[in-house]
Amino acid sequence: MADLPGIVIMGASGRMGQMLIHTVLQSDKARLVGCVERSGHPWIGRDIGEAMGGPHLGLAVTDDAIGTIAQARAVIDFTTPEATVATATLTAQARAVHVIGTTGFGPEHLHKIKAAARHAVIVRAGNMSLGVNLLVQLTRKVAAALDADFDIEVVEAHHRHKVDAPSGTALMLGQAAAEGRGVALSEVSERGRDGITGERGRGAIGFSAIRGGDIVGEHDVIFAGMGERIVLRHVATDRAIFARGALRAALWGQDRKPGEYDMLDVLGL
Ligand SMILES: NC(=O)C1=CN([C@@H]2O[C@H](COP(=O)(O)OP(=O)(O)OC[C@H]3O[C@@H](n4cnc5c(N)ncnc54)[C@H](OP(=O)(O)O)[C@@H]3O)[C@@H](O)[C@H]2O)C=CC1
Ligand SMILES: O=C(O)C1=N[C@H](C(=O)O)C[C@H](O)C1
Repeated sequence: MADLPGIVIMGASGRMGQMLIHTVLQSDKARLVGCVERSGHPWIGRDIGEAMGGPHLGLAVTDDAIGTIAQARAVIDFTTPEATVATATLTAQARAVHVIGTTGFGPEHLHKIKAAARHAVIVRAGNMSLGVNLLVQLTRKVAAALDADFDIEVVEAHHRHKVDAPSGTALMLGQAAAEGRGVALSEVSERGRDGITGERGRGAIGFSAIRGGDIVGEHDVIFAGMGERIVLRHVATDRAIFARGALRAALWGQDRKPGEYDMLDVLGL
């Protein structure tokens, strides 16, 4: 047991944080060595099992990210862009694998993550599920097979608490579609249509976001032509799919060379 890779979960009280803790506890390939929350969080100092409404586990939630990460072989991080960038510096110093599920990054965050990946293994993906990563590859293939007579639209739906749009997954799918078509996403992306928008641009890749209730995550890539339409769809009904992927990434990352990887690398897709 003691020689299993020790995993630290950042954002331990979050929707994904709690799911990740359950996933690591159930695994016979890894052990939970730390649960980190932001300073001032009401869970700090509490036993993580009891805080989650279950039995005592003998592991207290801490805001000591430096001390906790120093004991870890991998850190799984589904938090916020700012928190993730700060953690990337610590994981690079500790030479721990950093699995990043956080979404909503701007270019300035991505630049810092890239710098950290010079020293440590980082696996970053806007979606850690097997199904979505397969959908990414299918999207690339279909986009490569069709020309701009087929309009590409990415439609996503998430729960009411989600703070970023388009979702990280929608951006992955849009990126794959752009690559399949041999264009730069930044040049063809159409977002946030409202009012008199004018006609859709030929070759545009459009994004739309729905927010409501407890929707875990749904993504459609629509290829709309004249007289026919192809729809590639993924529906997530359980956050466990993301947690399982993240743990798989943490284990895969052990003994790899420093660099920034994604779930396609992990899954060999
Ligand atoms: N890649 C993937 O497969 C998936 C990605 N995600 C992404 O993961 C992220 C989190 O989602 P979700 O769990 O729903 O969000 P939550 O808001 O439920 O969880 C985020 C947690 O991070 C905590 N946090 C904030 N700052 C820090 C810090 N400095 N140190 C430690 N913890 C901190 C928050 O605490 P507090 O609330 O007190 O601020 C909160 O508990 C989002 O970006 C989401 O898009 C989600 C699902 C799948
Ligand atoms: O915030 C979420 O919940 C999710 N976020 C990820 C995203 O932005 O795509 C992955 C998943 O869809 C759930």
